[in-house]
Amino acid sequence: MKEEGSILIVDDDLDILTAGKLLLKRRFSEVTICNQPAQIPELLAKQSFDVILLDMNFGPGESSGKQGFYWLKKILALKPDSIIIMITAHGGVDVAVEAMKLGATDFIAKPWQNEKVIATLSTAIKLGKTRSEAQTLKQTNQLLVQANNQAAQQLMIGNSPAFQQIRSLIERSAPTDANVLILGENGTGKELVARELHQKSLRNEKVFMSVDLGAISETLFESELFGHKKGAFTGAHQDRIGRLKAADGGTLFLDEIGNLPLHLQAKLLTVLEQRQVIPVGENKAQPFNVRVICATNLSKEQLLDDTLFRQDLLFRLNTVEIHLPPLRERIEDITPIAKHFIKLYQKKYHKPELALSDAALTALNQDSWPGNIRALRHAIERAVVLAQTSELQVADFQLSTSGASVIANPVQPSTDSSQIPADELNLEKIEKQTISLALKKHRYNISHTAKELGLTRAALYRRMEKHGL
Ligand SMILES: Nc1ncnc2c1ncn2[C@@H]1O[C@H](COP(=O)(O)OP(=O)(O)OP(=O)(O)O)[C@@H](O)[C@H]1O
Repeated sequence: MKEEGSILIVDDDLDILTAGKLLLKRRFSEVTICNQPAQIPELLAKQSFDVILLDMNFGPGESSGKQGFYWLKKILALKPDSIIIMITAHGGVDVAVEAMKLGATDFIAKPWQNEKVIATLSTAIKLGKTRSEAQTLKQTNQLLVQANNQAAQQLMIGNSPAFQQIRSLIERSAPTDANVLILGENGTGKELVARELHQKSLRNEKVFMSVDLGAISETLFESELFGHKKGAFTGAHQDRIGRLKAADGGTLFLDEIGNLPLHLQAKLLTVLEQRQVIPVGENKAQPFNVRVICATNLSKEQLLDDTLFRQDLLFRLNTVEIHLPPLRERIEDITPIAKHFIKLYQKKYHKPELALSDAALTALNQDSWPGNIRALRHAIERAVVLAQTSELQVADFQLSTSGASVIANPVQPSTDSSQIPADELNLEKIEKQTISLALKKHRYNISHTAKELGLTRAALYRRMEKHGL
């Protein structure tokens, strides 16, 4: 069967062209011949060739290779990705080497051996296909990164003095490559701020790679972050690129950095200092270039406790620190955020124009929002979905009126099953109650709550969304 591939042979010797065409036609799907190099530009404009076989010398007595060099450069200027194989006279190896320095892929010496020509062309066609696949993958990757960055882009709402300061910090630090540490309770918008920093940075065409350190098991930490080689451990069925390397050129967002055990903090510090990773099972280091943004819900006091967090790592990460205050400390932001989400969900659920009653607005402003903006968002979504009139009322929101006391005195849930009322055996309700109690117990710390409930953070978020918590 013929191999798929279009070949152009350029030579002034008609015998060579005829012999070449006869030989190659039997093995490759398309062969074009040309004895006038001046026709090359026209041919290239009409058709694309997988491989071009180009003679070094045109005209009787020519042996300097000058014309070959001229046409080699010309073809590469017209089609930079061309795969060109030079045809050289016997003993013209020096000239051929020179041609390869200028961009030729390989050379064939005359008189040629048929099998060798076919093997060389076959390899060259494969090389061309791999190159164009790599090019397509690169372009697809770029488009995906852009699409992903755009899809994840959300409006950052807020006008309180505290939030204005945050915006100003973002504006000033985003275009620099400085490492940023974002501190704040769960749901205060740490990831949103990290994405905003990326969007406003010089790396915004590249990937924003988020790694939830609260969700990566200790055993998988190195393989996830640094990558691994096939066979490095049971289950490593193929080479895998680590997230640090995958984020090359872009931004690496390390979420829940405070959950990383001390010995893994040491490993992370080493790779961030050296700016290179050694994949598991590999012995060669791979350099990477990322801007690091971290987030944690630990307080500054906790971070300064060296039994919890390595101080040398902290200093590497907190060139700029952004503190996101809890929503209860920037009450001015509640109304604009609530109105923003009402509009957003009204559209999403095809609801008619919805307003907030004065009483509902007051209640939203008075709630302590222990789950912060995420909880406000869920409360609004639920209210919009269930709305029966054009004005949302207090009852439409499931507000934790005891929110303030929850923060001061976290509820200690009992594991005693007798706490569940005997008439309350609806699994859905029990699940909601349990999650709600666990959230309160852990002061809305998602990682700790998820751990206690035996769920992943993502699974907990899904359930919180389902129950409007
Ligand atoms: N300023 C804001 N304007 C509008 N929406 C916001 C704002 N801040 C946060 N949100 C929304 O609140 C939700 C939680 O935000 P985000 O995930 O960034 O919080 P987080 O602090 O990273 O949470 P966690 O600590 O649980 O990971 C998201 O849906 C986000 O869009």
